[in-house]
Amino acid sequence: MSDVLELVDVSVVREGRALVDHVSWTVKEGERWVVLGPNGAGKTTLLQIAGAYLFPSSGEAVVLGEKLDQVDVFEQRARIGLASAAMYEKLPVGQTVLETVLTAAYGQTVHGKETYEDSDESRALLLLDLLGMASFTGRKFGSLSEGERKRTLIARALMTDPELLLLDEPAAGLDLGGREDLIRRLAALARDEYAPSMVMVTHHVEEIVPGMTHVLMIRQGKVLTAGPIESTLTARNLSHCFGLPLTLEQRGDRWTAQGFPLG
Ligand SMILES: Nc1ncnc2c1ncn2[C@@H]1O[C@H](COP(=O)(O)OP(=O)(O)OP(=O)(O)O)[C@@H](O)[C@H]1O
Repeated sequence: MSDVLELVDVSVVREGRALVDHVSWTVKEGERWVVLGPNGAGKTTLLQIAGAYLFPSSGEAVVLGEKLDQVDVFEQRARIGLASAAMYEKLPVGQTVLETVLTAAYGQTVHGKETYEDSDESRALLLLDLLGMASFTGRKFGSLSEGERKRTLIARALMTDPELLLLDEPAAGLDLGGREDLIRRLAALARDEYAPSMVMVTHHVEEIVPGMTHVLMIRQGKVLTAGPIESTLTARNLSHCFGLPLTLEQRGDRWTAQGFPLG
């Protein structure tokens, strides 16, 4: 298995503070990682490096076999699908859902003069269907609910058939039904043998998609632990990561965590 992502002693320093602090982490082809950590831990910063949107201040970052400081980042980004709140802010609200997904085929955010191939449109429609958005293709992107928007962004991230899919809090802000629907769809994707390697950032173990293989826990920019989910996702590690005593329960392929009752 080749490495999809290799970070060696990577730090990101801003205003004298390490947002990511000497992180070493390897994601191999076919692995599906969950990144867990409290607010401000550095999860999004880590994902921005993986997506070739941010250079480390020190250390070495190799994404899809290319050193980040020696590669055309635009070509590199076309090989990576990223669904994040930051991506949402770049997309015009007046475009249709179909256009929003289609523009990703050419690395654009705005539907311009370019003509799209029929095969691009078929793929966009297929992905929207996969994410449960088939009946929304003509709707304005800006009129979507949060859950519909998230599903559109994931369809968009998959448009270029990426080798690496990065999901930054895909279930944040969704209601219970929306969360469960999204998890079901992502679990189907994770089971697909042709699916890309995945990294998913979340705050909640309840959002871990069945089929995820590994977990990385980060706190104050430092990796606390990283490894196979079955041995790494423990109450002890989770308590350490979030800084309070937690119980953790696994039921089938889903997880729940709770603080200890008071008194
Ligand atoms: N450009 C910047 N300059 C200074 N500090 C920054 C900058 N960007 C992010 N930070 C800080 O870096 C820390 C890590 O941010 P990051 O967004 O990576 O955390 P996170 O784990 O994704 O947090 P959350 O769960 O709240 O989304 C935060 O304390 C944030 O305020």
